[in-house]
Amino acid sequence: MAVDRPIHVVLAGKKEDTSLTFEDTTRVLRWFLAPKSPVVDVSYRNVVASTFREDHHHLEISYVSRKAKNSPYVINKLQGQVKESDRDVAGEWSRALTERAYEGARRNPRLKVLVNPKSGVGKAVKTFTAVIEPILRTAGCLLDVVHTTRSGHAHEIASQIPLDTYDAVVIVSGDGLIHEVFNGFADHSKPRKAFAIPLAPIPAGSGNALSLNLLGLKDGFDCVAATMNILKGKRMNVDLFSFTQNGKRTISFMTQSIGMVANIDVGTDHLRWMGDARFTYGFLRELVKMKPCPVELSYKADTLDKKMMVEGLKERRDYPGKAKPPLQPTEDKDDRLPSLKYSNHDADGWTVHKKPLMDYMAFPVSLPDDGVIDIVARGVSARGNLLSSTLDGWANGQEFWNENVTYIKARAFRIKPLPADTQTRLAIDGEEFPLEEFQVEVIPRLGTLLSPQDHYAIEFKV
Ligand SMILES: Nc1ncnc2c1ncn2[C@@H]1O[C@H](COP(=O)(O)OP(=O)(O)OP(=O)(O)O)[C@@H](O)[C@H]1O
Repeated sequence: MAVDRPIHVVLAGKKEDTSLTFEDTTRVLRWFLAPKSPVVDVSYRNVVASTFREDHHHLEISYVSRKAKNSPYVINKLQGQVKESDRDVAGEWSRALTERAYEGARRNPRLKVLVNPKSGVGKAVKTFTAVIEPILRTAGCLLDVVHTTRSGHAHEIASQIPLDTYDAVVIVSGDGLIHEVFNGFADHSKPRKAFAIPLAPIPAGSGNALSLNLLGLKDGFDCVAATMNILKGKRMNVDLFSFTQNGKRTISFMTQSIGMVANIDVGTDHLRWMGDARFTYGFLRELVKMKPCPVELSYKADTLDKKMMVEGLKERRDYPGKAKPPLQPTEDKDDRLPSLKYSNHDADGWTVHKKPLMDYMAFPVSLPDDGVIDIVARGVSARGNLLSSTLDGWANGQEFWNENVTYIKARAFRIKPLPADTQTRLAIDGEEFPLEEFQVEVIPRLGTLLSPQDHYAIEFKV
């Protein structure tokens, strides 16, 4: 086919022509700028758009790339005049490149974009306008942009979002706005249909845990990488959590934490001007205090066997396509959320965690859709142990096997504060809640995210 052959273009500012080739085996577009200069390979995945203007014979290819191995992504343009001999196939060639670039992804998606001007250090609007919006517009996205004006605004928008209108909701903020949107979906007149709209985070907050989990440590704070996930990411169903306190149900998507972890997070909210550095400061402050966490944890265990957990994780890594199907829409005409399985008084099959806790955290990082909550309960330990285990212990697997750390996969858990301390905090998805008795259970695969792969990117070594 004509489009499979190289196409010759005189790039802007050059005299010699450059040949552009599809390398389908490695899935890259390849060219070199001068006869002796090194070849440039751009993965199809990193191509944003390709257009050929028939009237001016002008080809323009937008793509993202890194300047150096560890630098963030930036957008680039390759443009020039197509040589006369190739002009009759250039339009077809450009369309063929676009098809390769968007294989399996939806073209021209309709996006509801929520930008929080107050998130993080207050740069969300500027980042959106200067970096994200130009890429989305170049890619042909249809944008409906709202700047949130107050706390609760995103919740309100999500609770009334028209169905079958948007292909995704993009959140230019931190985890707080994602929490609001999921809870808005829960208050929608057709909640399950609302939850089927995928969310895509752009990391513009100070707590960007979801973005880190989707894009990994290298790209988790990179707004361009997150924008490419909007364009190329696939739908991924994820477990969500019902957090019930005083009879009120809240949806949690990421973490529920008490003790040191929560104090670091919500206890440094007044320091948001520091950006990420506030978490390091918070950690060091907690290390000085070293206070145990006065709560009783009980859980409905699925497994506590660390070896079995590792087996499950490996199976998923080895068979990446094994994602479970989405939660089926209910037969209910009113499309309700599933009702709670466990009451507050249910004691059958529940285990009480006996050891005193330093802190406690639940997070679904290992598998997004296994229908269980991952709980990490850290016992009280010496300050030195805590320092080394927390700083790099999770990255190298040491913390997982640490005997002082109980790792539980549970269907539900319950926390009862013990009368003692008033300083311990409770954080749900990074938002502060009163430290009063609560219970959490899993709602399997209710949420939908856009993701570059069908699992979270951050993997602990085990
Ligand atoms: N215009 C606004 N003015 C004030 N608050 C707002 C506005 N828009 C949204 N919010 C609130 O800002 C809060 C913080 O947003 P978000 O968590 O996304 O950013 P963040 O910088 O990561 O904050 P945090 O670290 O506390 O999670 C949200 O709970 C949201 O309700």
